[in-house]
Amino acid sequence: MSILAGMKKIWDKLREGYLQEMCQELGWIYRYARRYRGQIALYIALGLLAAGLGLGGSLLSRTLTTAVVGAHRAWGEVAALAAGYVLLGLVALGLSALNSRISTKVNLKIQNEMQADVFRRFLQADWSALQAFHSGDLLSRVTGDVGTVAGSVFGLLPSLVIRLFQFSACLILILWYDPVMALLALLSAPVTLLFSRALMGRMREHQKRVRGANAQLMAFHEEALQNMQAIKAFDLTGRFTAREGEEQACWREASLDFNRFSILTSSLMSLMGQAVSYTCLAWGVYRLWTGYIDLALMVMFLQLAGQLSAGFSALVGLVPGAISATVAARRILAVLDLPREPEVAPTLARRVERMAAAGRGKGLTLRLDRVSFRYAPDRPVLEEVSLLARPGELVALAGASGEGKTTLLRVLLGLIRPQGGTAILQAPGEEDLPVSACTRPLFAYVPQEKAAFSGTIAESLRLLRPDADDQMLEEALRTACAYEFVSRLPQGIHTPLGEQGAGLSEGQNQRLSIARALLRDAPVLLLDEATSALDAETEARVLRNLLTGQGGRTCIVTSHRPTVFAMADRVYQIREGRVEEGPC
Ligand SMILES: Nc1ncnc2c1ncn2[C@@H]1O[C@H](COP(=O)(O)OP(=O)(O)OP(=O)(O)O)[C@@H](O)[C@H]1O
Repeated sequence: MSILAGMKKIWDKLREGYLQEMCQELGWIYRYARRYRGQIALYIALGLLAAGLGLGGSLLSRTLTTAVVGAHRAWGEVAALAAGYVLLGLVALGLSALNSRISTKVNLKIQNEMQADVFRRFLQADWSALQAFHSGDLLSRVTGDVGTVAGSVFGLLPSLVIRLFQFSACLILILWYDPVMALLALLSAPVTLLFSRALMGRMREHQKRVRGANAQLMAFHEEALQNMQAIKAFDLTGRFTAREGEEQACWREASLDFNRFSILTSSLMSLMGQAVSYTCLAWGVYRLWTGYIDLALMVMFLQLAGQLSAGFSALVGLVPGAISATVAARRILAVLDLPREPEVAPTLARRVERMAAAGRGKGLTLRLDRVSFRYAPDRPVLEEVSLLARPGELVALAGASGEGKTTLLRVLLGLIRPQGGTAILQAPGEEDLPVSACTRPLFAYVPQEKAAFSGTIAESLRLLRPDADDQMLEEALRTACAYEFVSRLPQGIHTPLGEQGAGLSEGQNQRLSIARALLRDAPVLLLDEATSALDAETEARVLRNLLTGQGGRTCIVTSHRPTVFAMADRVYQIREGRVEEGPC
């Protein structure tokens, strides 16, 4: 076997498993850095220059020592050399400051770009796939992990180039003056390589654990802040304080385990660096003692040995950074690899537009034929469900809690894909259009849970129709029976709302959500228990307005209230996955 083939085999072996993963992750990180190759090249060039100045300083130290201890001492020359020595140090300092500025600027840009890509992918990801993640965990990925990865762009490859140059240039200089000393300095390399593979694997596991525990802590905090009212109402302050302590202990333990491991490995590596440095020093002293080198060369060796050891430590120090960045990159990639919702093909977009035009002011026919859906293979939720909603009709979905009403609306919105059956939209003169994520523009939806965004009432309403004028907002508010209370607010539609609609009652928030949905002017309106917080009289008024107000539409509502069923053209009762038409 040739040497090349042997080396390739060793390389392939090294790249197996997590090293292969790390290569992929590093490749992904550097795809972001490519755009900034100019700045990165400048950073490397300045870094190399600073390292070169450091070496120049070592050479100068020899000349300076000779000038001081030599036979013909010239103070003028000594002062000039000393000034040159100080100047080199100052220039190196300036270069390092410049590099810090360049790397911070580029890091921030890369962080923004990465964050925007990850956030965009959250928005484009398949809804069911995204459900597997806690929102706190997603938050930790888009903030903490992205920050770590972006910060590593300069900390890895460019630093590796600079440190390798510093280390090898130092070694070459020593080799030039004393090959034995260079050989001694290299003694640690095979031991380091041998150790590094095993250590890196364990370090990666530690990093995964720390990041996982951190994400869990963030998820806990996020959930607690979202539910502050319930925590206080149920007097759970003590319980939540204790749970926070448990989560923190988990994170602290993972961090301390990692820290112990890091200290152990870095001490081992530093010990190796020190051993190299002392061996070189001992060798130098021996050479000085035996008269092979003079004091000036010894001073230079001391400087070079110091730089060599610093270079070695810096090279070794890149490993934890690389592991931390690649583990964070893996966590981000897990989100980026989530299945995406299908893109809307231009022909389909045109069909949806035509369907929207056909249904405007009238509504569309919605026909479900033997639709089946299950979240988990062994738990059917909808079984061969068939239903019909015609333009201008109010269709009610009834059923006990947990029977599948919201699930049915998710099918209509294309958030989940049924495993069987068909759901189609129809309009006279238009080809039947199967319901999917692409047909969402044909629906306006008011969810069961609060979906309020902070900003003023007007801003919140205009989310679905940015070009709506105040008159249109007023009309939508009147239809949703919200105008009365909004007009009584001191700032009217310009009243700012707090987080999750704070400042308004549950029923007021529901009416604002309905008004917002109306502004979308979609032919089909889906209300998921959207009037549950209203009194029966206001609920009836809202529903009547929806049916008789300007812009006819198809309305599908889920409810538990007989008053709603009494107003509906048709009621479908969901029971044990099956749907029956008729009175409840
Ligand atoms: N994201 C999900 N993943 C897995 N199972 C789910 C999910 N959402 C709902 N389910 C399950 O599907 C079933 C139907 O839930 P769904 O929310 O559709 O009921 P519902 O009739 O709207 O209930 P309610 O009247 O209480 O709002 C329930 O058994 C529920 O546990």
